[in-house]
Amino acid sequence: MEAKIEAFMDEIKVRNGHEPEFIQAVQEVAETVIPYIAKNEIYNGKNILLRMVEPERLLSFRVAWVDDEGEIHVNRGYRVQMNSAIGPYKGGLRFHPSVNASILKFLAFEQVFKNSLTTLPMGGGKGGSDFDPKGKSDDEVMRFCHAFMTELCRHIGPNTDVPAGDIGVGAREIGFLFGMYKKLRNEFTGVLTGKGLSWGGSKIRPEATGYGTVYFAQSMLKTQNKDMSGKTVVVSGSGNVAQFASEKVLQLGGKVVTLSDSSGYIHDPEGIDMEKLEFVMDLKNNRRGRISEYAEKYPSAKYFKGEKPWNVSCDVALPCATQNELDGDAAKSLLENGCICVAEGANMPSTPEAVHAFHDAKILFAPGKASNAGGVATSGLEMSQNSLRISWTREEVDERLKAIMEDIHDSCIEYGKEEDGYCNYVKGANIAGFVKVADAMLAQGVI
Ligand SMILES: NC(=O)C1=CN([C@@H]2O[C@H](COP(=O)(O)OP(=O)(O)OC[C@H]3O[C@@H](n4cnc5c(N)ncnc54)[C@H](O)[C@@H]3O)[C@@H](O)[C@H]2O)C=CC1
Ligand SMILES: O=C(O)CCC(=O)C(=O)O
Repeated sequence: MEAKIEAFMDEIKVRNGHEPEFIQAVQEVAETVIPYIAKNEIYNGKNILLRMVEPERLLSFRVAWVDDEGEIHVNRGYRVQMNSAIGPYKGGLRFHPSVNASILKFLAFEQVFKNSLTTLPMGGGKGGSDFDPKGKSDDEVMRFCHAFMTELCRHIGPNTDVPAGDIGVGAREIGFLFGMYKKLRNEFTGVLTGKGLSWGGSKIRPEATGYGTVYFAQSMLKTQNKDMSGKTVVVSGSGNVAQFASEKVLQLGGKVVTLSDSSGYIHDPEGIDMEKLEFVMDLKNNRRGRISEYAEKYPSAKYFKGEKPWNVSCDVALPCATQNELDGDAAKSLLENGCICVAEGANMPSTPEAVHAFHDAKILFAPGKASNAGGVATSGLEMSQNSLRISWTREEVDERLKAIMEDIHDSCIEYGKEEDGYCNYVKGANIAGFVKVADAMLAQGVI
């Protein structure tokens, strides 16, 4: 089996040699899915996984825009349309200087499995730009978003491809993007999710990724007759996912003691309560400041410049910032300090070494494609509401979100439980996600 996986990965590396994040994401899937294919006759000899790792379409385009001083800038825009076997392409847009084809292909590939797990009819895609919204005025962000959409609008549509937010793309950017799409296409449709409530958005969408991550962690803890109440929780990031994961932990009686951004982290041993979290939300969403300001405002907290929060002792860790932010040493430190549960809010935040360490220690570990699927699932619910031209209450959406997260947890148990009773959620999520997409691809023939 090892030789089979190696031969497959060799082929992937030849074709995608300069794309380390994409290769990392494919390797993790290959290790669990290739042995499953070997045992299941219907998938044999069909090169299904080889077809799944090749994007159906990869678009790259120039985005030229003018800053407040009148200077012209050029960025690169992308959309990776990875797989549409079970529904229109669906996945976020990321605006960050690190964005390149490798990062977007890894995200789009993960998205295919994640969207399949949600039980909703959504294919997988991802897009974005190397544009950095940090330090830009609202007008500059608007001009960039408008320029980006003048090209993207040709390739998306409510039944074709439905983008949403990701790092650097929140409510403000979705508004600017939607406005330009509507103007150019002369249609008001659910072409983007994460919209404002008065123009087609769904209640709970902003909260959904963070809330869903904590619902998933609750389901994992429940398998050991434990829950979030009284747990000390380390959270990384301080953006959309981190904020609402923290809020849900507080609502469930847990104590959040850290938050971070790309410059460092804050540790508040007294706990980040709702009032302090509201300060962070205003700091990050409106004033667009740095997390270090938290320690200036609250003397109970200390700021650690240039560091990550994984040395802080905790019961539960929720990495909610970005890919590969938690490496093997960080995992070791979490384990030594008593961590029993890790649920990824971000996409692929744990390196392969960290994942192996968690599995060797047999702690509860959920990969992002399972635990952070609540965001895109609620985007799917936004699409349904748009199609029906109705709007569900907060309670209705939250109930559906909870049910979907429980369903995903059940699927992971079904495909991931090992002989000794330990659940390998990585294996469970990969195989459960694969089966639905593979079956659809088989039914649709070689295209
Ligand atoms: N927004 C959503 O609905 C979903 C987001 N995700 C994932 O969650 C993660 C966070 O996304 P959002 O909260 O939406 O973005 P955001 O833009 O609201 O926040 C991103 C956070 O990550 C931090 N960050 C960015 N680069 C970093 C770095 N190099 N080192 C340390 N911190 C860094 C930022 O300071 C910020 O706190 C990403 O991995 C994203 O792909 C996953 C599923 C859905
Ligand atoms: O809501 C969506 O369509 C996208 C969410 C997303 O980008 C993700 O799940 O990583």
